[in-house]
Amino acid sequence: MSQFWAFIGSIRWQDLVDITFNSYVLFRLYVLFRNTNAFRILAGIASVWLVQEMAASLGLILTSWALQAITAAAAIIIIVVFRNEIRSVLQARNFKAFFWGSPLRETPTPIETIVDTVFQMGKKRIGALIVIPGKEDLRELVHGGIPWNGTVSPEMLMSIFWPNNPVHDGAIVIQGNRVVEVGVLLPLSQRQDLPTFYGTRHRAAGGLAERTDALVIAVSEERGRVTVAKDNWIKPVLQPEDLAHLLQEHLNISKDDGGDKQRRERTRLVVAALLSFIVMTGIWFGFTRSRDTLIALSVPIEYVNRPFQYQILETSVTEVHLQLHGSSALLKSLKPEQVAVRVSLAKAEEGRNVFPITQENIILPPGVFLHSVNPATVEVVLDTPASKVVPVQVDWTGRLPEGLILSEMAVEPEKVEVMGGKTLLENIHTLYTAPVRLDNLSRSGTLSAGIILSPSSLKLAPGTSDTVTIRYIVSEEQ
Ligand SMILES: Nc1ncnc2c1ncn2[C@@H]1O[C@H](COP(=O)(O)OP(=O)(O)OP(=O)(O)O)[C@@H](O)[C@H]1O
Repeated sequence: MSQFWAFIGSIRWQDLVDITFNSYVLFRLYVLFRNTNAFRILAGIASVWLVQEMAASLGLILTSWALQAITAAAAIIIIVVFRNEIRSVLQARNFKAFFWGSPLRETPTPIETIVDTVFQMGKKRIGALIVIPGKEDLRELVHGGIPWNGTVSPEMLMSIFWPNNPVHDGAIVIQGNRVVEVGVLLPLSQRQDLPTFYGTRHRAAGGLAERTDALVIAVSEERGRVTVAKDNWIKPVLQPEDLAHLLQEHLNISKDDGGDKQRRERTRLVVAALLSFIVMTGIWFGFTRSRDTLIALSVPIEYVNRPFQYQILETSVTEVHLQLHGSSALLKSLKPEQVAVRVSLAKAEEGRNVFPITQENIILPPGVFLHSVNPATVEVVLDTPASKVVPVQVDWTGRLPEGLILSEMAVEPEKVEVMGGKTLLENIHTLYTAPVRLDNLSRSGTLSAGIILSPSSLKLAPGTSDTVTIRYIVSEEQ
């Protein structure tokens, strides 16, 4: 029991925010994508992934390997195959509907109004073409539409298709209870078997229905007949009830739905919200509470807040070795750039400074903890930048061949300007060249040798060559 309370006590407020936020995101994705094919396939992929994890934990090498490959390929396939569906879900909503909109509040298409008006238009010989989209995006197939944002009403529909109205040509698109576009051009059907009395209006209805899951109603101006096109069929509809039935089927509504549907819908959403919470809590546990693991990592030390008048002359180490612990799932996904060791030089003084490296200097992602750090301190030598002109001396080694002496020697340039920390430069009086062997010299001549800068924090002034020319005269011993 005490273990349970200890566990409850170890949950931080950040963890609760984490789980709640991600559960909400998952729930919103469900709300946006449910009823689409993409969602069904996604649910399928999630199940395959779950089985794959189980297979892996049971040690079924071949099964888990094959399922892993299927999951990876399926993720790409879903994006490519359902790109239109995904795009229409994402584009058809404004910011609020995306994050907040309740599907219970989505206004249904007023079937009765549409049916009555369409048959009235038929009687009055007003030609019309009405598109009621399904789940697919129509954008790539329809063109030239004018955005419209009117609530569907008999008057609105009648006036759009009124022969003298500038937008009466073309089709309208009804989404929910709104006319969203007018004057839309639809692709024409290329079928040869359509009755000859079908003109372009009916061919346009059939053309869009063939290519998408939309339902299209055409009202003939000449005959006053109402025709419906859906999938690969196009047929006249004589009775308003038949049209109402076709629309209900298309919009997935059953006649006696009403309040019952709302209730079912609400239950479905509550279950989805609960499931999202359970799934996210499960994933959170998997991530944060799986086997505690220890890893070692070498991380370079970053020095921050250096007082501008100082430069770093020397540091005892450039990186520290960290041992970190946390859940194996978290450590597996840990990237080196998520870990940093920072030492602040804000309070450092000129000369040698020793800084302890503690928890406060080490930046770790949430859920990863410090076990140990080595070394536990770092020494930093700071100095003020300065420059000094010093002579260069040749570092002769070995001996001249028997009977020869070095009678004259000159170094060019004789002096160079060297830059470095002020205190360091106080102890530098001469710079030496790299060793030059005497054994090889038998006659007078010139040679060049590099200047040795030690310690390495010393630098030559800009424009100064890092080699000198040595002129020497070798003569015989008298
Ligand atoms: N590709 C199209 N997309 C949308 N609307 C179209 C398209 N082609 C024609 N129309 C509409 O159909 C009207 C012309 O209908 P047309 O008489 O050619 O066809 P119909 O099938 O014989 O119809 P009706 O029986 O009403 O005469 C155009 O004025 C226009 O409003």
